[in-house]
Amino acid sequence: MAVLLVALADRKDEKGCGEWKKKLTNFQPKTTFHLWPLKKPCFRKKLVFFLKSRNVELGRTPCTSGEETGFGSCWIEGKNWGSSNSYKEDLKEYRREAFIWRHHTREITHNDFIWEIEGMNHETNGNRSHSRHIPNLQHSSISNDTTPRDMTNKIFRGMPKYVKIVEVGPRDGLQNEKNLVPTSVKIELIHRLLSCGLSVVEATSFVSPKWVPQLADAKEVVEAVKHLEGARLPVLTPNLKGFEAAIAAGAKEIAVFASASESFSKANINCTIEESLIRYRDVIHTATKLSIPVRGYVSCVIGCPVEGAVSPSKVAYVAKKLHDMGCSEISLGDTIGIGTPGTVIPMLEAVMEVVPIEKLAVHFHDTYGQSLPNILVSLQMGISIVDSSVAGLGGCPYAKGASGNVATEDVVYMLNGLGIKTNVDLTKLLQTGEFICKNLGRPSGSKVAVAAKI
Ligand SMILES: CC(C)(COP(=O)([O-])OP(=O)([O-])OC[C@H]1O[C@@H](n2cnc3c(N)ncnc32)[C@H](O)[C@@H]1OP(=O)([O-])[O-])[C@@H](O)C(=O)NCCC(=O)NCCSC(=O)C[C@@](C)(O)CC(=O)[O-]
Repeated sequence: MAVLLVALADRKDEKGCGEWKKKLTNFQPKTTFHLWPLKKPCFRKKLVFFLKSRNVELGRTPCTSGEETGFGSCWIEGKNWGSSNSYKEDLKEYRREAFIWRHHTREITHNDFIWEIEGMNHETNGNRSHSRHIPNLQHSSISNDTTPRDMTNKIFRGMPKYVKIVEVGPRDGLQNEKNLVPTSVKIELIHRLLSCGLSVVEATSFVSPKWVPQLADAKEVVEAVKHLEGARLPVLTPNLKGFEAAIAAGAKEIAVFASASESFSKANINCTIEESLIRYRDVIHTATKLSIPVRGYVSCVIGCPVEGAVSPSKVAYVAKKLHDMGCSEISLGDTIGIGTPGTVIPMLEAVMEVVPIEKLAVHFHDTYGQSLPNILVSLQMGISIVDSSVAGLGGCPYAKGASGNVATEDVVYMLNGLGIKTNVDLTKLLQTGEFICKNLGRPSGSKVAVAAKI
């Protein structure tokens, strides 16, 4: 595997840079590394912060230059970078990979590069006055730029440093597919998603095959992936029958799904909200006895395809019931994707009054293209768990007009830009999206995936 080593040095110390280059080459002959002379310590800090925000591990170099350069030398490992040994070539290659919106190359100047690591994605001549300096967020105490920093602090205060992404592609993403997806493709998809660094991948549903024929192979899927090390692979169970089948197949985590809309509850699980809560009490009770964690979904948290607007108090009521019954996490689903920050905020406020914020997840469908702003305000309100689906696959067969989930690629891209960790490798994720889209014979619903291909 190619390893990237980055040595950060002062521009004035050209000789030292050469020394490091030689030592690093000797240390690991097949290593690709980039040597960026960065003059000012604050630039180095920004670069280091930027790289850390892209899930790159930083550590001391295996060699010592004998010279202290602020951040000194850092080595960065675990990315599949280019193999050139030329600084300029490598820098170009790095830029192509790190800033995937860029498809042209030009002569790179020191200022341009710094400008870009501050989160800007447009051409610039070094005029910094419009920048929000997002990567400076965590370093506000060392910056002297008061105006942008104050604004940044106001907007981003309270945002989490790490967001857990719950990948729902194999379940929510595929359940609405008309043509049956081969079981082997579903299994391969789960493997690939896990290898991207996603810690939770919702694998399938143990629902009636008459209601959701696409997931009739739930048993085979779970049996094939249950032994995967360190993987969290919850499955949906609508009743005790489903729960028992899931556990027999080897599932170690489950999810139950209620609705905040009476009409949707009937359409989706053929019972009223109260009846569903009685069913789930039994399921959760049995699961708790077996130490099986249970996630609780609340659907239609903003609106219902039949009833229209759903009141925040109704959502809070169902969320609290599920939480009180023992659900360890409550996912709030805008099933038909009609929410905007204007409706999401009051809904979250109501739920946050009755369920601890650290147990709340948001689950947006992108019907009106509002998912990312909705996620952003959710993060600003302190939410740190986000559901999404690779390639934006998804939709509920019993919610007319429900389109795909927000694409995981787009969520990761935004979080990377905000400097929020996810531990997800975006490049691998894009490849995984390509894999499943090829198998489904359709283009990706991820804007990032489309842009990366142009
Ligand atoms: C809940 C039921 C089963 C009630 O369905 P029902 O017809 O009322 O149930 P029933 O008890 O009368 O049973 C009918 C048949 O289904 C069988 N059955 C009964 N239970 C199971 C089971 N667990 N697994 C397998 N088979 C089952 C049962 O054995 C029987 O078989 P038959 O005797 O006719 O041969 C049905 O309505 C159902 O499966 N619904 C699930 C629909 C679904 O999966 N919808 C998509 C979920 S997405 C969602 O809710 C939103 C979410 C979570 O993604 C968040 C968001 O996006 O906002």
